[in-house]
Amino acid sequence: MDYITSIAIIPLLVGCMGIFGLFRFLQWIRMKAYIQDSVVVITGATSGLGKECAKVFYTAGAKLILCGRNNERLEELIRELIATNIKKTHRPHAVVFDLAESKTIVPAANEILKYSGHVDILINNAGVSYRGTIMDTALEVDKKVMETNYFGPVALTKAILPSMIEKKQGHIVVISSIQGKISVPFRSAYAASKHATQAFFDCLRAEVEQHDIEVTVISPGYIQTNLSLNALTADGSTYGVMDKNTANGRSPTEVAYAVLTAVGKKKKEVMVADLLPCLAVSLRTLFPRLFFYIMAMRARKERKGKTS
Ligand SMILES: NC(=O)C1=CN([C@@H]2O[C@H](COP(=O)(O)OP(=O)(O)OC[C@H]3O[C@@H](n4cnc5c(N)ncnc54)[C@H](OP(=O)(O)O)[C@@H]3O)[C@@H](O)[C@H]2O)C=CC1
Ligand SMILES: CCCCCCCCCCCCCCCC(=O)OCC(=O)COP(=O)(O)O
Repeated sequence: MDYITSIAIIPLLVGCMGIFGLFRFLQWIRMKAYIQDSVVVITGATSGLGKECAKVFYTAGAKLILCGRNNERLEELIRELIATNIKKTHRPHAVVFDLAESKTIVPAANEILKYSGHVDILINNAGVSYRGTIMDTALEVDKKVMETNYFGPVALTKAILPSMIEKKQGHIVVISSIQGKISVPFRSAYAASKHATQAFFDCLRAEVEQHDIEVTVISPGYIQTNLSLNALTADGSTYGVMDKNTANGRSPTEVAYAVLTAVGKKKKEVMVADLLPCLAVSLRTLFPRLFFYIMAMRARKERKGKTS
């Protein structure tokens, strides 16, 4: 590179970096303004990803409505958030209901709307996983997983949506999973509930675009939470094991920041996962036969591991 070229390239590079930095800064300001003072409802706030989302959205200045089944744990989280002494925040509010009990959802949505007047961002995070073979699993278990992960979020979304449409503003977020895009053996009920979730919220996105309502589907890979400990098994009992994949997953704080960023940037969907699960999603689309073969091998290996 001659002297003339280098003196022309250096200011160009510095200029590009400056423009990029300015762009990122403006994006950050816009994200902050979007979250600050917004009414944000988070389901499943008592543990794992929901609890970490509560922390990051609280720090970003949101007016939180935290939902869960256990009032004591929600109040404990609220005390924990208030104790962080962050400036310009709002006292979070707890709403207790069970997503698997369909009759509790409309009253809960009414309680939320009565308290806050409206909802800016609804984060459908709560969920339960499952371990078992299709042959051994009681239909009641399939239904319970579906009620919690699919019908519950659908009912809550439908109950909140009219108020968003009236305001011509709102953002609906759902925490799906990589298993909303690919199915792995011995997760039938869970993968089915997450595939249904992906489909429903993709339809919703298209239908509510006319009302300026955003829909974000987040598909994480493994996260270090209690998901496997709380998973249901074939007979409906709790699995109670911390799986290796879960223990080695991403930190829930990291994933909660990814949720905040996706919401702030109004992303339509994001996968928050390592390279292998992302490649597996592409493999399922591009080379389905190879993907099915790998899954069958995986099932065979896992079955062998259990019997030996
Ligand atoms: N951990 C992982 O590897 C991954 C998780 N996800 C998804 O992330 C979301 C959060 O799960 P995660 O934090 O990992 O797991 P946790 O088990 O730690 O948290 C699940 C949350 O959902 C709540 N919940 C479960 N059942 C119900 C119900 N019937 N009614 C109301 N709330 C309920 C739980 O409440 P309670 O305390 O009362 O049980 C808890 O707050 C789920 O949708 C999950 O599918 C997606 C990909 C990977
Ligand atoms: C071009 C080469 C591609 C090679 C692809 C090989 C396929 C490897 C299979 C990978 C499977 C990844 C599964 C990921 C599952 C996942 O991340 O699930 C997240 C969850 O929801 C976890 O819930 P769980 O209850 O199952 O712990």
